[in-house]
Amino acid sequence: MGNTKTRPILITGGGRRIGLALAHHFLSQHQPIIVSYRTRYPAIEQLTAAGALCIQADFSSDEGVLAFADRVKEKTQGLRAIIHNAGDWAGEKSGVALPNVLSRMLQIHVHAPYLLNHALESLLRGFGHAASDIIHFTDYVVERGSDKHIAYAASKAALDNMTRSFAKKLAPEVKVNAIAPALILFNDDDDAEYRQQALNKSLMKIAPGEKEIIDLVDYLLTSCYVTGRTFGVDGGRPLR
Ligand SMILES: NC(=O)C1=CN([C@@H]2O[C@H](COP(=O)(O)OP(=O)(O)OC[C@H]3O[C@@H](n4cnc5c(N)ncnc54)[C@H](OP(=O)(O)O)[C@@H]3O)[C@@H](O)[C@H]2O)C=CC1
Ligand SMILES: Nc1nc2c(c(=O)[nH]1)N=C([C@H](O)[C@@H](O)CO)CN2
Repeated sequence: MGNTKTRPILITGGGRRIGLALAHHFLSQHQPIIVSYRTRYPAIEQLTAAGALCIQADFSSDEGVLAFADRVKEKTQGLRAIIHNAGDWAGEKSGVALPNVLSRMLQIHVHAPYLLNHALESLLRGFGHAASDIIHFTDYVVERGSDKHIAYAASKAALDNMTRSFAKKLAPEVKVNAIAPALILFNDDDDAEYRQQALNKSLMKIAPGEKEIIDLVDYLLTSCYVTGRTFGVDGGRPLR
């Protein structure tokens, strides 16, 4: 599996919520991390103080994605893993131009992982069998579609497909897998009615929080065999 403690794990969108929880988790294990952030939340100062290398990056353009990749290559000779956490949940709403929604969803969920995986491939190779990982964060809606987040679901479906393509391209040195969550965390502006409706959509009827994702990430990083697969973290929602 290679020496997993010296090579940093790269987490995109590590300034809040799931990405931030992952960052703190790895820091607590004395696992070096590199975090991309767009907005400089106070949490970024805390991560920096705790030893994380935090790099500002806006993935809304290919130039921004590639500039970030260059910064990463300046800072490290190798990566233990890339966790493509950065994402944007935009729906088709009246008054929002459809071309903008579609391009924004494709940019963050397809352009950014596609370009970063290619640009950083050399940092993942050369450390032995199954020594490195890529993890894509997709979504349960890849399976079923979404009538209110059509572009979002399509972009996550493309990311899901790239999981298998990159698994074929990078094996056996690099494993590539996807995590497809349904409701994990509410947003602060979710009202009580939305929250109840959302909870009722799954069998387990909870919003489990970041640990559900962290535990699966840990499993995937320890495997020497699992690649090209998508893991639903969805509370049985497909069975409702
Ligand atoms: N939370 C949930 O219940 C679910 C989450 N997921 C997926 O899990 C992942 C994490 O979810 P969650 O923590 O809720 O995500 P959030 O929406 O809370 O945070 C997403 C992160 O991505 C960053 N980001 C978004 N767009 C860009 C961009 N153009 N350039 C750079 N960074 C960007 C954000 O930066 P900034 O803060 O500066 O905007 C933010 O740090 C996402 O991929 C999401 O799609 C899937 C299903 C359910
Ligand atoms: N980038 C984000 N993607 C998603 C979020 C989010 O908050 N940020 N939230 C969801 C919902 O929880 C959805 O799964 C509820 O059915 C989906 N994606």
